[in-house]
Amino acid sequence: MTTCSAPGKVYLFGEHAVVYGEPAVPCAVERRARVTVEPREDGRVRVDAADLSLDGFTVTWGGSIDDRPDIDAPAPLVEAAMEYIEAAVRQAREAADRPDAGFDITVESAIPLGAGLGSSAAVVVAGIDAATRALGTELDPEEVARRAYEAEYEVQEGQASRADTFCSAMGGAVRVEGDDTRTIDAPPLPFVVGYDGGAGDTGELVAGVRALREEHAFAADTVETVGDLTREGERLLSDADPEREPGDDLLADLGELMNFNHGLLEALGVSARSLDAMVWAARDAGAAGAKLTGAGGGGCIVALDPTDETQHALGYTAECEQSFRAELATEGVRVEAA
Ligand SMILES: Nc1ncnc2c1ncn2[C@@H]1O[C@H](COP(=O)(O)OP(=O)(O)OP(=O)(O)O)[C@@H](O)[C@H]1O
Ligand SMILES: C[C@@](O)(CCO)CC(=O)[O-]
Ligand SMILES: [Mg+2]
Repeated sequence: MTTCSAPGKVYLFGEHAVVYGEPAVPCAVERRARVTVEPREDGRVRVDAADLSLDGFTVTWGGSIDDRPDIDAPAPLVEAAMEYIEAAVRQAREAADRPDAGFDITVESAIPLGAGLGSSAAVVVAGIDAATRALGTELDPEEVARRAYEAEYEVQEGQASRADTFCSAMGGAVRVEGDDTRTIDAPPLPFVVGYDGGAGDTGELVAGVRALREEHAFAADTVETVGDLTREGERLLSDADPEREPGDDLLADLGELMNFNHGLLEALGVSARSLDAMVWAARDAGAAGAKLTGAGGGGCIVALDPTDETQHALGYTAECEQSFRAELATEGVRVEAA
């Protein structure tokens, strides 16, 4: 039996624009998905995702990955959930050169679904690492990231960047620009997350931005401007001492860029009333800056605030269901038990 975990992430800068080749800086945060895998002899796959936002489900399906699972639980969500696990299983079988391997898989995750914190990437990254190790094959985290990207790309029908999966596999702050993926040194940033209890449809939101960009030159310019502010943010981070808590000046400069980034995402049509309300609650509480994170449409915002004020204010904001401090996860995918 092998258990691996991988962190979720917040975007400091650059979601959506990263899909069109602009740079983005996601940061892994200490909320993890844990996947436990036990190989089975009969080639079948059994998935137990007890704490998925639905009531939890268990499905078993046949040795051939082409067999659809036989279940009668709420179809669309379970169907969607199975797609990521199936894609991870496919990658693990290929990496270990064991096309007929079967598995018992248990997913436990503290990352809300579809909320911009990268639950899909964390589940796929932890799943690939655990399943390959359970078969006696050890992949390095870069290879796990590469395979996890292939899995996300497949499930999201080509609408995926390498950002979420690379960040989850490597941990810490990373920068992704097209196929160029690297880890960067960043100081421990005081992230606060606000969650509206909802979710956005990543595919639909990405398609909306794509359409706007094709229709209007100014929308294409907006996407490029997100790239410009991300590069500016990277310069700020590279000048900072990664060993020290960031000072007020650095937080103010990063926060200003986050605010700008949120405004541009709003212009691109991917914010929501609840996300804007949480962003403003954070700013009013004295956060250095705040923006939506991930695909948008609903889900989470991220703010920078070393004090408790933002989390406290979000706690009293009607649109916010949950707020929490999210520490930078310096470790990416890791083995929890083997
Ligand atoms: N605990 C879990 N168990 C099984 N599948 C999960 C779990 N958590 C997430 N998933 C899968 O990930 C999907 C959500 O991925 P999606 O990309 O829409 O959102 P996200 O990754 O949470 O947010 P974003 O991509 O905007 O950061 C779920 O529909 C499900 O398929
Ligand atoms: C919206 C997007 O940029 C981030 C979703 O977390 C999509 C992607 O990069 O795959
Ligand atoms: Mg995702």
